[in-house]
Amino acid sequence: MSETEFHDQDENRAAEQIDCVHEDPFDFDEEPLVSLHCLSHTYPDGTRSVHDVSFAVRAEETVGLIGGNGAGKSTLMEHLNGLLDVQEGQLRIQGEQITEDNVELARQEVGFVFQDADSQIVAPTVIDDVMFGPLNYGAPKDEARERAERALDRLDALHLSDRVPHHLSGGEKRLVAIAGVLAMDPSVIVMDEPLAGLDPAREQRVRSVIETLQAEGIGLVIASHDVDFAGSVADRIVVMDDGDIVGSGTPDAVFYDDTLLERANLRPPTAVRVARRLGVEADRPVTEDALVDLLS
Ligand SMILES: Nc1ncnc2c1ncn2[C@@H]1O[C@H](COP(=O)(O)OP(=O)(O)OP(=O)(O)O)[C@@H](O)[C@H]1O
Repeated sequence: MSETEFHDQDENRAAEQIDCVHEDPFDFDEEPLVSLHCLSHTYPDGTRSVHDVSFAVRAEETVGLIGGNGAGKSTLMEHLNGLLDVQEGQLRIQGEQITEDNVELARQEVGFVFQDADSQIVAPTVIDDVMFGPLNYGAPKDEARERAERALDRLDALHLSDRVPHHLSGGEKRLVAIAGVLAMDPSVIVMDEPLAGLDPAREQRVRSVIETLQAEGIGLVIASHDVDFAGSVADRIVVMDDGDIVGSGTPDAVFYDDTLLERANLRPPTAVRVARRLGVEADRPVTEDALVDLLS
């Protein structure tokens, strides 16, 4: 199917969804870093998990991907770096269509941080684990070590280098998983529930890592059930339900759209609910800080 036909489909779909916020993800001047058109994905057991999805990430933007259990967030994200093949549709990275011949481009340019950090651990020590990606892509050992040390240092985690990854705390494992991705120098990083299971201090650590990555201009896709977190970190929110993207837009547009949130079985962030109770929703605060600024 041609790009134009895909765009026509987007337009048709947008027309069906006039009750919800819905940006065309391709209606921007610049070429996205990553774009995915996925007409459907069916798992081997016959479960059809996403259908007719168009998704894009642009340079320097953070996309918050939200939706209830089984909405299709992980399936969509696993397409972005070629973990799952696009069965019907296409994945483009920096304008280049990904096929089985160049899927390595997707793996290098789009890093994936899994919710379960244990599933990403492959080596007996942290430094070996973080070096694994660069070595696997042909970097000489010295360069791989240098990249791994630099990545751990950026996360203030260099002191973990000689530790056994499986013995680390959940928060430390997540930092190591992020370091493994950073060592590959990707232009986009996809994170599945990056705060899940973390105590407040580790949560703050990962939040500040995300801010660092944003400041460095890395494109981010962050899936989370935590709408407060998604609203505080994302430039754009994409809402999924039952394998479809059912709406997208800026956090204030999405989180004040009750029809959209109800459809996806989501509640608005705390700041939105409090702003409504206080009668100050006209200014559309989405975060605690925005609400406090409004009231002070
Ligand atoms: N390996 C698999 N085999 C069969 N079905 C699967 C597989 N992985 C996911 N699914 C199904 O695909 C659908 C979408 O699942 P997915 O994990 O993408 O949703 P999600 O939005 O990430 O959910 P959650 O928030 O619960 O993690 C669900 O119906 C799920 O049961």
